[in-house]
Amino acid sequence: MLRISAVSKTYPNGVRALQGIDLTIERGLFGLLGPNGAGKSTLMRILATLQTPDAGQLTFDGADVLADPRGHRRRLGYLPQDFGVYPGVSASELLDHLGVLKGLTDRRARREQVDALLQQTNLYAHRKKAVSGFSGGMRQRFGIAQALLGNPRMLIVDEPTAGLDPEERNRFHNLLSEVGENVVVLLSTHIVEDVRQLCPRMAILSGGRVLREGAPETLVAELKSRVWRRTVEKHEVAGHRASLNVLSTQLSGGKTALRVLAEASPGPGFERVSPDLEDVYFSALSGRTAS
Ligand SMILES: Nc1ncnc2c1ncn2[C@@H]1O[C@H](COP(=O)(O)OP(=O)(O)OP(=O)(O)O)[C@@H](O)[C@H]1O
Repeated sequence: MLRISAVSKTYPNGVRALQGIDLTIERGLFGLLGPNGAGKSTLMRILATLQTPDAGQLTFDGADVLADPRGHRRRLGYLPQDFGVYPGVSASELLDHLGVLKGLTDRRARREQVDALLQQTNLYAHRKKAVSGFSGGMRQRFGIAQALLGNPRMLIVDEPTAGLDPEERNRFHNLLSEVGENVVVLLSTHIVEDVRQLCPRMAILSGGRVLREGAPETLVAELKSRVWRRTVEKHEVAGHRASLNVLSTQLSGGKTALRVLAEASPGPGFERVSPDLEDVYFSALSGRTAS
């Protein structure tokens, strides 16, 4: 279990990227959802011991992460947002090399693990090809393979599905959820759908703070009976925005579908709809949370 207590980070330019983060994260997939600039990458880098917080504590399975970052790194796999690879080096060679860097000194055991990871990530048939020539989806799966070297107990993946086509994304999701059966997986993303499909637990982060936390279905249930929908002409949107808690707007056949948060019907033409995780996300971001 990962416990994050009162973690804060201010950059030298004065940006308060994290302001007192408290989270407890168990085995399985945990989704960290937030817009660009929310502080997700800062938190991921702190958890990967690549940055230190100004204040706060981190423990993983009872061990103090900040007091023993090297020990933590041995238990950790990390797929950063920008994952660079050496040009021209094959998947199998690169994974072997990264295994050496990870401290897997026994050559035979390392080879076995490299092969097993290439199988698990469906890259075995491509093991002799250069990773630099891989498609986006293959590269991300390779990223998971390298993150799993050394059998980590915690995996951090930072915005892994950005830029993947639907099929690659689906394949990547299946891989992540398989991995999540055994280890703590922290998935940082701004894609609500990723969290909805994969994560039994989640938190919404914005402005360096946790706005909401819990099981997606519980957070959705909190908005029950309070989300309303109406299709309006485009020129009417601004007026509705000024008078109602508009969660989101979506174009539909040239018109605009509004989703509004309200205790009772906001007016004629509105129908009550089932809330979804996007409603939770937008209501959290706009500060119009349940209560
Ligand atoms: N090295 C840095 N120096 C100064 N400010 C930084 C630095 N890194 C991040 N920031 C700022 O800290 C805030 C949080 O950034 P962070 O990258 O953690 O957010 P994020 O949620 O991961 O967003 P993104 O999805 O865009 O990466 C932003 O305002 C960002 O501009």
